[in-house]
Amino acid sequence: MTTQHVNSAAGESLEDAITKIKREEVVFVVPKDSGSGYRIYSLVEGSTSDGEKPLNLEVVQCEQHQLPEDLSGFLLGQGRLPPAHLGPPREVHVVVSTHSGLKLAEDFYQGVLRSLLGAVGLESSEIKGQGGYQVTVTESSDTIRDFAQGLGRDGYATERTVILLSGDGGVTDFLNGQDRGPPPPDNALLPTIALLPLGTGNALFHSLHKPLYTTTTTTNPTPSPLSDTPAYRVHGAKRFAMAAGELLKLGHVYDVVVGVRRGGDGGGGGSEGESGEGVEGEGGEGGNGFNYILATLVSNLEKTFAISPKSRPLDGRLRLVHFGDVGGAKTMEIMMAAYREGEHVGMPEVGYEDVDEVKVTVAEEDPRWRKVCVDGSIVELERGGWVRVGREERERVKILVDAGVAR
Ligand SMILES: Nc1ncnc2c1ncn2[C@@H]1O[C@H](COP(=O)(O)OP(=O)(O)OP(=O)(O)O)[C@@H](O)[C@H]1O
Repeated sequence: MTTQHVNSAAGESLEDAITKIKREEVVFVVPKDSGSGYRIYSLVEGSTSDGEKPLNLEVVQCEQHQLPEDLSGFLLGQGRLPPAHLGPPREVHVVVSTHSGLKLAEDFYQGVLRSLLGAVGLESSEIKGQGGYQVTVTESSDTIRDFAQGLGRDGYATERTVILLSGDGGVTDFLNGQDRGPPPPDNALLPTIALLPLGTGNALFHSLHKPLYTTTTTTNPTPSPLSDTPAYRVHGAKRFAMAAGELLKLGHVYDVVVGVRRGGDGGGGGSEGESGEGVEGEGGEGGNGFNYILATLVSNLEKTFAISPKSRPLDGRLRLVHFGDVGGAKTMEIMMAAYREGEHVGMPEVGYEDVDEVKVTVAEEDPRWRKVCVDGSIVELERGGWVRVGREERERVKILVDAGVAR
């Protein structure tokens, strides 16, 4: 990934260069340092096959009168750079998760983000409080956790923006790290995470920004994430389809008991998480067999995989999606329907409901069926062990979203 100044392309007039810029690829327009004229930044997608760089930042410079009307909306405030969420007195951090997704985060930082931040007047700096931003590049699976823990140790008296180049795992690491430090006091200035989706599924990013995507249905849908291991990770987004395909072939019916606490269950669910009510796996002989159970706060596990279509960005509602022993072919049908804007939730085999808390107790003997996926990490339960998912009311972080999401 690179930054290219394209005006000087041989034989091309400036007008041609400006006309050729795809409007959906424009990042922003900033005034030139000299104060006269503009720089237009756009992020151009290449093909990922044949080794071509997937994203390149292109910069076209023009004079004041040459900026087309339809690009003036991209102009960042003159005299107000950097923007408030990136400028002093805020402390700005960039965290580069090198192992996320197809391992492009470091290249993206070097070839794209550094230039974009530079364009709004921000340079990296080794020392806190000297302006600019500090960069943390992950060296292990502990780096993001340690980083977040460190921020907590430093206290919550400074406003911070953390630009996180990662998938969902990076966000989970951040929250877990924060959890290891002292809890934020009531008057805490909570950090703001600006998530740049460099992971594989990027469920949080895509779910938060779903209102901005035009409605498209994939013509070649693939099955959904049911499992995740390093062996599959090398395959990038395709790993979901591969893992799901493997599981579908086996058509395993999980021997579990699912208890839920719903709004108004009162003390029945209890803080100890004893279930208020059981959920039965439709189609299961004894009612406790499940092919699939998922608790989610987000609508999409991938950009086009709408597992919980009623979930809205930041609505804070926990939803349960489940189905019983329906067999491999029906499971595949359900998963395909999820790729059609979440149509699966209208199928009679599929349970879909709002819950406050879910507890899954696993009776399986074989450890391979006692694995649960928690925000992308695979956790193996003991026999008879359980996992409980609930919502926490306390705020931990803020997350930056496009203004269009809140409209
Ligand atoms: N250098 C590293 N060595 C070992 N682990 C790392 C390193 N850098 C990052 N990690 C870990 O790798 C994991 C990457 O997960 P992340 O969710 O960001 O990507 P992903 O799984 O590809 O995306 P998604 O969860 O959106 O599908 C994180 O938990 C992170 O802590």
